[in-house]
Amino acid sequence: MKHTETEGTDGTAAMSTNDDIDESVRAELTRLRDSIDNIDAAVVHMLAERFKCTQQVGYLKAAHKLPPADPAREARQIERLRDLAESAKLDPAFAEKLLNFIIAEVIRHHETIARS
Ligand SMILES: O=C(O)C(=O)C[C@]1(C(=O)O)C=C[C@@H](O)C=C1
Repeated sequence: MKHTETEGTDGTAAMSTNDDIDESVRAELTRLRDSIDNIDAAVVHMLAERFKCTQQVGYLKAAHKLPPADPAREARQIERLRDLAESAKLDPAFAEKLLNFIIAEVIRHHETIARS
C-alpha cells in the first residue's frame, strides 16, 4: 500500500490532506468506507429489531409485575457474548461493555413502561 506521508521541508513527516490523496488510496478508502456504512446500517437495523423484542418483554414484565432487570439472565448473556466475541476475535471486554450499554437502555425503557 502506498504511503500518504511525504517529507516536509524540515525533514519531518508531513501528512497529506484529504484533497491530495493518491487515486488508488482514495479508491481503497472509498471501498472500505462503503462496507463500513453497510455494516453500520445492519447494526442499526438489528438494534431496532432487538428493541422491538425488548419492548414486548417490557410490557409483559409490567403486566405481570416482574422487575425490569434480571441480573441472572444478564450474567448468562455476558458469558455467552464474551465466548462469541473470543471466537470472532473481538475484544470480549468490548463486547461486554456494549451489551451492558444496550441492556441499561432496555432497563430504562422497561422502567418507563412500568410507570405508565
Ligand atoms: O430478558 C429480559 O428479562 C429482558 O428484560 C431483556 C434484557 C436484554 O436487553 O437482553 C434486559 C434487561 C434484563 O436485565 C435482561 C435482559
